[in-house]
Amino acid sequence: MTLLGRLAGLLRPRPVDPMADPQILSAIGSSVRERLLADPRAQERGRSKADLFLLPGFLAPAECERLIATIESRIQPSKLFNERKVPNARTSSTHFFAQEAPETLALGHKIDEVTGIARSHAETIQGQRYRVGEEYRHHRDYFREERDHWQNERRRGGQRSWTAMVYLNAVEAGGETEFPELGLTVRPEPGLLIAWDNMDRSGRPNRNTRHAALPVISGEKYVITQWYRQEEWSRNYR
Ligand SMILES: O=C(O)CCC(=O)C(=O)O
Ligand SMILES: [Fe+2]
Repeated sequence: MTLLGRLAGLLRPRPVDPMADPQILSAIGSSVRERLLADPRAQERGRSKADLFLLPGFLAPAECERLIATIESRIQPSKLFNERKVPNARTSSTHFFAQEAPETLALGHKIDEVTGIARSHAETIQGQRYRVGEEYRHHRDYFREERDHWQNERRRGGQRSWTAMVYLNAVEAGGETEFPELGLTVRPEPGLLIAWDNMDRSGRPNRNTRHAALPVISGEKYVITQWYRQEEWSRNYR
């Protein structure tokens, strides 16, 4: 797009895209928040700037070990939606869990019990491995409607609402997840779940959810990530 075209686009009020509908996203946000507030395991850490919770001991150590073995069984360099714009933003490796495998279904079900969101809204669960020096630089998990990839993602379930992530091991040094706007740095520990709403209370992208996986300094780091969509997720474009 030309610079002038882009400027004109910025000045024109953007119609609400039904695949990023603030009303629906706000309703998802509050139902998950209510559920977490009622969960005795959940600790609120968003400081009124975001809805973010920690659930220590969500997975048992043995479950974490099993998931690490699965991640190791088939792993490839991580890819980003906008790889050409930010080369090397993410330098980890990724495992895509086999969706119909009993282990994956059990894990998905367990995460859904925390969020209360239907499995049909969940993307494929991913496992990430970071080795020494590997990281995922500051970013936000939601999609920006002005980016090219939105035209694909809006046809695969639309905007991302909540992110749930589980740390599978302790890292000798480094590898924390940092949320600068929330003054929060989370140190990986086996079985710790973190969940946050990428939208604000009005159902619009919450800039305060900016976060990074800091570089691993010593050891390795394994996490699983689960993103939920506003609508039902589909691997193929609709
Ligand atoms: O690994 C982490 O600590 C964060 C990962 C992350 O931000 C992501 O996968 O979107
Ligand atoms: Fe992220």
